Amino acid sequence: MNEYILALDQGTTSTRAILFNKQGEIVHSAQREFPQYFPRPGWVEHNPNEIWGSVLAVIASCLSESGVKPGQVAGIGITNQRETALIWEKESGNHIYNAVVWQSRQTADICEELKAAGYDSIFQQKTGLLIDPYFSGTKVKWILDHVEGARDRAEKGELLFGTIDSWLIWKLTGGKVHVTDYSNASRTLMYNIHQLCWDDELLDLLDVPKAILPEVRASSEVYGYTASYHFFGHEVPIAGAAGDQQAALFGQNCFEQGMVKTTYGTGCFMLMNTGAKPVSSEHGLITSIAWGLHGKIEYALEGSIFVSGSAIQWLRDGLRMFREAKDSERYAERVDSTAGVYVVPAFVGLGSPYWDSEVRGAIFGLTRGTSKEHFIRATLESLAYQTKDILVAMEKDCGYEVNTMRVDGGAVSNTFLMAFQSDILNVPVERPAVRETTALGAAYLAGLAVGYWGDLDEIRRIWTVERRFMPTMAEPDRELLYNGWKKAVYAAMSFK
Ligand SMILES: Nc1ncnc2c1ncn2[C@@H]1O[C@H](COP(=O)(O)OP(=O)(O)O)[C@@H](O)[C@H]1O
Ligand SMILES: O=P(O)(O)OC[C@H](O)CO
Repeated sequence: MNEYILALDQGTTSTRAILFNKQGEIVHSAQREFPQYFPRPGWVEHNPNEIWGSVLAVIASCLSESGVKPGQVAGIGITNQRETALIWEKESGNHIYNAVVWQSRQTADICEELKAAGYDSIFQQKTGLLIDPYFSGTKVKWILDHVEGARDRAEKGELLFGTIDSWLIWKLTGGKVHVTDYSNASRTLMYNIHQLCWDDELLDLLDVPKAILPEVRASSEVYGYTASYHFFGHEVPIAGAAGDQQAALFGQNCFEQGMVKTTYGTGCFMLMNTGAKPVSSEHGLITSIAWGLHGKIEYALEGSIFVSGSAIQWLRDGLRMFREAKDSERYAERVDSTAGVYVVPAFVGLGSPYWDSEVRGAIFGLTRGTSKEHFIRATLESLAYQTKDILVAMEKDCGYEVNTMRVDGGAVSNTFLMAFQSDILNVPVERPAVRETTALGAAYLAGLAVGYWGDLDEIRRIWTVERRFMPTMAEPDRELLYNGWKKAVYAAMSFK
C-alpha cells in the first residue's frame, strides 16, 4: 500500500493541505481562504478557530478527493505564517484574544518605548532580530496588557502562548502537546538563538511570564499523534514543523552554507543558509534559526519585504488594472521599459534593509506619455528591486558573492519578473519543478523524522530545476536602472 506525507501550510491568507509521494511530487492538494480582520488602521488579526476550521477542512478535502486513506499518511509536517501570536486557555482551549498577525502594527508604541529605553542592542544580540511590531514578543505583551486579568492567569499557568505551529500541534493532539520548533521560536523576540533558551532578561523586559511558553523542539521529530477523532480514527505522527520561510529554504534543498532562496508570496523573504554559525547583520538584515535537525542547529540570514505579490493584488483589486495576477506579465511585456517610472510599494512601511515603518508608497517619473503598461511593469520591477536591496545587504554581511538564487511562491510563475530579476541581480535564478516549496520543506522534515526519506542525499536526488534564468542585461543599464530605484526609495522616505 502506497504511503504519503501530508504537509499543512498555514499561510497568512489561506491554508493548504498537500499530499506528497516518495518522489516529492504533489499527489493532491486542497486550499481554503479564511477571513482577515482589520479592527483599526494598520491592525491585522485572525480568529484562531477559523484557522483551525480551515485546517480541518483542507485535511478532509485532500483525503476524500485523492482517495488516500488516513492510514496511508506516514506523517504530518506543519509549516506556518510566522510571528503571528495567540494566547489560549489551557483548560478550555478558548483563545483570550484573536491571533495578532505578523503584519499588524498595533504594538508600534510598545516598540517605540523599548527603543527609547535603549534596548535595541540587547534584543539584537540575543535574538538576531530588531525591535519591530513584526515579531511576536510585543504582540504577546500587548495581549497580556489588554485582556483583563490575563497576566495574573498567565502567571498561574492557566494560559498558553503559541505561534500558529504550536496552536495546530496542540489542537491536532487533542490538547496534549504544547511545543514549537527552533525556527518558529527564533521569530518571537523572546528566544536566545545562541544559548537556545527562552531568555529571562527579555521576558522581564516584555513582562511575559515564562509559564505560558511552549517547549522548543527540533524541526524534525515526532511531537505527538493526531487525536483519532480529528483524523478519521487514526493516530498519525506529527513529525515536523518549521516557519514557512525556513521550510521553503529546506524545500529548496538549500542545505549548504551560502545557498539562497527567495519566496515571492504576499511579502517576499530571502534567506541564506549560514550553517552552524549565526551571522549578525550590519546592513539591516535579521538572523534566525533555519532549523534544528539531527541534533544540530543551522542558522539563516534573512531579508524580509512586507509588500511583494500583494502589490500585484493592489493593481488587480485596488486599481482594477487587470482581472488576474498573471495578466500583469502580458501588460508588462507590451512595453520595452517603464520609461523612467518607479513604483515604491511601501504600503505598510519598509522592512529590510530600511526598517522604516513611517514611509508610505510612492510613484515617481510620471509623464504625459505614461501608460497603464508602464505602470504595471514598474510595479512588477519593484519586486525585483526590493529583492536586489536585500541581496546587496546579504553579500556585504556574509562577505562573498551569491552565485545562484532559487525562487518559489505565487509570483514566480511570472516569467517576465524572473528574467528581470536575474538581469537586475546579475545572478542566475532557478525555478524548481515543484513550486510548493514551503509545503515540500515541511513534508521533508516530517518524512525524515519517520524514516519515509532516509537522509538529505535521498532528498537531493529528487529535487529538480524547471527553468534557469540567466542574466543578459549590460552592466551600465543595470546600474542606471538600480540607481533610479535607490533615488525613488530615498525620495519616498523623505516624504513623511
Ligand atoms: N503571475 C503572477 N505575477 C505576479 N504576481 C503573481 C502572479 N501570480 C500570483 N501572484 C501574486 O502572488 C501572491 C500569491 O502567492 P502565494 O505564494 O500563494 O502567497 P501567500 O502564501 O503569501 O498567500 C499574490 O499576492 C499574487 O498577487
Ligand atoms: O504566510 P506568508 O506566505 O505570507 O508568509 C508570512 C511570513 O512567514 C511572515 O514572516
